[in-house]
Amino acid sequence: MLAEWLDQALDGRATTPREGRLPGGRYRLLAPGVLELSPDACAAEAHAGVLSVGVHGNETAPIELLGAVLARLEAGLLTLGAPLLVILGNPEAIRHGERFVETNLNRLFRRDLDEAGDEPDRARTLMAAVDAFYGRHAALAPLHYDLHTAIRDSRFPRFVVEPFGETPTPPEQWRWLAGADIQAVLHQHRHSWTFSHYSKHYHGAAAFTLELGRARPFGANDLAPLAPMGRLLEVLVEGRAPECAAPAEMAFFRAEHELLRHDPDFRLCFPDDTPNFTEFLPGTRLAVDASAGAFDVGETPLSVVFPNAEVEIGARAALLVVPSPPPA
Ligand SMILES: O=C(O)CCC(=O)N[C@@H](CCC(=O)O)C(=O)O
Ligand SMILES: [Zn+2]
Repeated sequence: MLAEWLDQALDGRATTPREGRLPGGRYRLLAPGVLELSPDACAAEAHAGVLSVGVHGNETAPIELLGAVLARLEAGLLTLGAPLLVILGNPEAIRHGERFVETNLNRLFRRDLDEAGDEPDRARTLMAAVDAFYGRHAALAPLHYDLHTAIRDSRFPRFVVEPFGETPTPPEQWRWLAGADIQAVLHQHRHSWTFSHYSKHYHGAAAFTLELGRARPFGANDLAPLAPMGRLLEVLVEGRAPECAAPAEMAFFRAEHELLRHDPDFRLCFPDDTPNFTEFLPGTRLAVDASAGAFDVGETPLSVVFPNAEVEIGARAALLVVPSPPPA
C-alpha cells in the first residue's frame, strides 16, 4: 500500500484506502501526497518526524529512497515505532519532471504568504499538515528532514543546509548526520522560508534541507551512496537510536553572503558546471547584475553553493560560504 501511495500520488489516482494498518501501527492519508504513520506504541527514541521529498519535482533520488524505506515497512522488515508525516512535496512538478510548475515551492513556507496559485496553495496545505502533526505529538521532539538533490556536482556530494533560527540544533543531530555519511554542513545566515526553515522557525524542530547527490530522472539514480542515509530513515521509522559518527568527519561552512538576481540580464561569471563548494580567491568577479552592479570576492576567499543564474527576479542566485568550526 505505502509504495503504491507514492505511485498514486504521482499519477493522480486515489485508489489506496484512506487509512489502514501496517506493521506496528496505522496509516492515514491526510491530503494528496501527505500520509501520517501512527505507531501503536512509541519506541524509546521516537521523534515526531516529518520526512519530505519531491518539494522540487526533478529531484527523484529521495523519492526512490523513501519509497524503498516504506516498502520495507510494509513488507514487515521494519516495525513502526514513531509518528511520521511523510510528504510528497509537489506532485504536479514531479509529474512534469520539473523543479516547479509556476514558482519555487521551497521559498513559500511562511505564515504571512498571500500569493495565489497552485504552489502557494500547496505550501498552505503542507504548512497546515505540519502544524497539526507537531500539535498532535507535542510530547515528542520535533524533527524535519527535507530531502533534495542538487542541480550541480559538488565537492561534497551529500551535504545539509541548517536553516537560520533561534533554536539551537540538538548536538546529536551532527552525530546522526555524520553517521549517515553526510559530508558537509552549511549554516544559513538568514531566514530563507524553505520547508525545513518552516519547521525550525515556527516549531523549534531539528530541521535540515538534505542534498543527496545530483538531480537525475527516475531510474537514473545511483542509490548505493545513500545506503547510510536510508538506514537513518529506517531507524527514525522504528524510533530507535541511529548510528553515530564524529561530527568532525564533516566539513562545516556558514553562509556569508547571498547573490540575488535583481535584473533579467543577471549573469554569473564562472562556468555553468562549476561544482558546489568551489572556492574563489579575493578579487575574483562572481556576478554582474545591471541593477545591483558587479560582485567581486573581498579579502576572504568565498565558496559558491547552489549557483543558478536562471532563478526568478529577486530570488537567490547563489550562496557564498566560508569554512566554520565544527560545533563544540
Ligand atoms: O542545486 C541547486 O542549485 C538547488 C538545490 C536545492 O533545491 N536546494 C534547496 C536548498 C534549500 C535551503 O537553502 O535550505 C533550494 O534551493 O531550495
Ligand atoms: Zn531541491
